Amino acid sequence: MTGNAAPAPAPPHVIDGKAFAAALRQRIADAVPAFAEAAGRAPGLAVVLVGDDPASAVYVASKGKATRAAGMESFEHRLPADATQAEVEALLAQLNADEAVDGILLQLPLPGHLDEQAAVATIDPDKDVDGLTPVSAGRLALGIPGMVPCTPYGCLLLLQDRLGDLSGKDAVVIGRSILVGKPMAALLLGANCTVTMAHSRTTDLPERVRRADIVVAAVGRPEMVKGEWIKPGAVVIDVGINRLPPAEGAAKGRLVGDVAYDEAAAVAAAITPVPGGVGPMTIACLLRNTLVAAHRRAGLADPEGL
Ligand SMILES: Nc1nc(=O)c2c([nH]1)NC[C@@H]1CN(c3ccc(C(=O)N[C@@H](CCC(=O)O)C(=O)O)cc3)C=[N+]21
Repeated sequence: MTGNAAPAPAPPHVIDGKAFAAALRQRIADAVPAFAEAAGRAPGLAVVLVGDDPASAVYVASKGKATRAAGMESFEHRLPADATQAEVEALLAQLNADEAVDGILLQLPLPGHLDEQAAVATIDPDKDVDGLTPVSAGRLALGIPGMVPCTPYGCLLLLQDRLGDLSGKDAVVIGRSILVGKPMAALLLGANCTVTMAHSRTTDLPERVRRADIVVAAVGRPEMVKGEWIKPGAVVIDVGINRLPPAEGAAKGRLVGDVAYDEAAAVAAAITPVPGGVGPMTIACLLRNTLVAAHRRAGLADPEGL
């Protein structure tokens, strides 16, 4: 971008997650004063970072900034890389008991000596804004209200914005992670799609993708999904954020998704770019979940239009 010109609008087949997320964040910020008035306090989000992985530190900083920009309280907690399981769980217990904290996010991955699942399971499900506790996963599977993981929820919002009602659509989810693939499949099923969950042992992946109206790629393999796999007119959601090795003389490699973007964009009706697609939706949905958790904890009806 040069000069002071506004950024050019994205071409119509590009799903502008950054703009959609900015609008969602604005609606959240607009809803915060009414909550604060009714509850006598701002919604609060606690983020816990264990260790000093630089990429995680960057995400935590941007989450804190977005939280404050929405008029919410941000509580940032850091534990050293050699923290014990008991220390992590003691901090989570303290945040569970803290009335000012509506949402708790334990930044993943944790250092290898810690048991992630066990730590996550100690988070109060009512404060589980990441939707990762067994209770939240169970509620999602059963179709009862709860906290839905931020990235798949953001993908669902983008899909519904493009396609409206998703009933009867054929969807393929590539990747079966706890953070994205599994909850994504549950959300699409809840929206009445016919869902195929593909993974590393799936046979005939290109043929399965070729039948899909909706493709969600969340495998963490750079540009793995090829343009010739995509059915003309399909909607492609690329959850991957992969950094390629730097070119000769460059400090940093290019960011790419799990989809070969240029090829797929030539065939798809719509596609999310990387960056600027799903990533910004994740943070907006984290704020949305925090505001929803705050309302429920205060005995207020869910905020509308979020
Ligand atoms: N418990 C937990 N919950 C998470 O949700 C979680 C986590 N742990 N650990 C790390 C991953 C990563 N993550 C991202 C959030 C936003 C962008 C994002 O906004 N990306 C921008 C910028 C990309 C860039 O320039 O690096 C984009 O895609 O346009 C990316 C990645 C949340 N995570």
